[in-house]
Amino acid sequence: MSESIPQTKAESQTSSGSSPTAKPRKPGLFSSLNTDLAIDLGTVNTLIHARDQGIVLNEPTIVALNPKGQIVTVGQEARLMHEKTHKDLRTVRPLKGGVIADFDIAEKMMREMIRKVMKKRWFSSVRKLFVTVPNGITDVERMAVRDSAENAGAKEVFLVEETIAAAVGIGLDVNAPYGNMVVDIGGGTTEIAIISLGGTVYSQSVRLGGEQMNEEIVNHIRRKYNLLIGERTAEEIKHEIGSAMPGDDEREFTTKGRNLVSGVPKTLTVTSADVREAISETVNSCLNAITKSLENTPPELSADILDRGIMLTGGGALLRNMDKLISDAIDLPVHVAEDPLTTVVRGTGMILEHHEKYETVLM
Ligand SMILES: Nc1ncnc2c1ncn2[C@@H]1O[C@H](COP(=O)(O)OP(=O)(O)OP(=O)(O)O)[C@@H](O)[C@H]1O
Repeated sequence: MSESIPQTKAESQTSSGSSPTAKPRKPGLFSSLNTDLAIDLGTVNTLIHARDQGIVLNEPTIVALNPKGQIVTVGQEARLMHEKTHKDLRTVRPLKGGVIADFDIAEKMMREMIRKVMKKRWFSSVRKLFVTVPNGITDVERMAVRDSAENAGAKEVFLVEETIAAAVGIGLDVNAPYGNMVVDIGGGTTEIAIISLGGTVYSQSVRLGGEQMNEEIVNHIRRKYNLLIGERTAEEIKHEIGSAMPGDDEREFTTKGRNLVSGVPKTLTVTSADVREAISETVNSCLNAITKSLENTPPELSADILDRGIMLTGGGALLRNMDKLISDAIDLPVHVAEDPLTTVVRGTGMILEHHEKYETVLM
């Protein structure tokens, strides 16, 4: 077993195919007609990889609609409007907990994002569309994703489990006869999988992630300081000063909100300890899910995981000291993937580019 574990924070990137640092290749003569796309349709972020070009779109999963339900804009522009709209404009996030919550809007959003990519690149149609889905998805939810993708204009749709895509994106050999454990902490779900021989041996999916942490921060600041802040502010606080456990880098953040007693705008300074207290429930739930997955791992694969450690990815992997918290709790090495926000789309892109090699991992 000589395969090393590539693409952790500490190691340089070694994989072939599409990498986040690789420059997109120029479209060839015939790529101006059809193309194949891979889409990581996440609760918070949607990323698209185009064949031979790498990542061509990376935008928040959100839509702004007019009163007739027509799309005004999608992605970053819609995100800037969120929580600041008037009666003739509303923003909607069509995914919740990793799955499509509003079928119609998700489809419109996907169509608009694909259109953006196609227009910029002179593609005329999508031949194959590879879409990632969470492990814990039900048959009905799976059909909803497939239908949305077909209605968004794809001729052929392939579904890929998020954790398998993440493993490929990290550079793990998913077809090898040893166990790899991947933990993907996203915006709406935390996905854990033990992968061996091109398949998922055990998986667990909890519908908790970064979005839940944001909500917990809003609630905590309201309860403790009588200050009402918005979801975007809570997310900014989490990114700037959040951590899963105390470390050398304790920080403070001065925020603004509405005082619930006086009703007027106020400023408040919150600390990393405040954020830890707020998000502890979600962090502990993720930790419990990891422990449970280890308890359910067949012994031979447990031995592999002991040697190789756990790969942590998804935006939640960027929460400071999250890797250390997990590693201390389970006494195993935890490696944070290189650029954890793009591992899933990079992996799906590699599955698209080398379809035959990854035939068995498609759902
Ligand atoms: N530096 C950071 N610290 C803490 N959390 C972060 C950081 N950067 C991003 N995140 C969080 O990561 C989450 C988004 O991660 P990601 O893009 O992997 O999720 P997603 O794919 O959209 O969701 P899902 O896979 O659950 O459908 C957001 O909740 C965001 O707040």
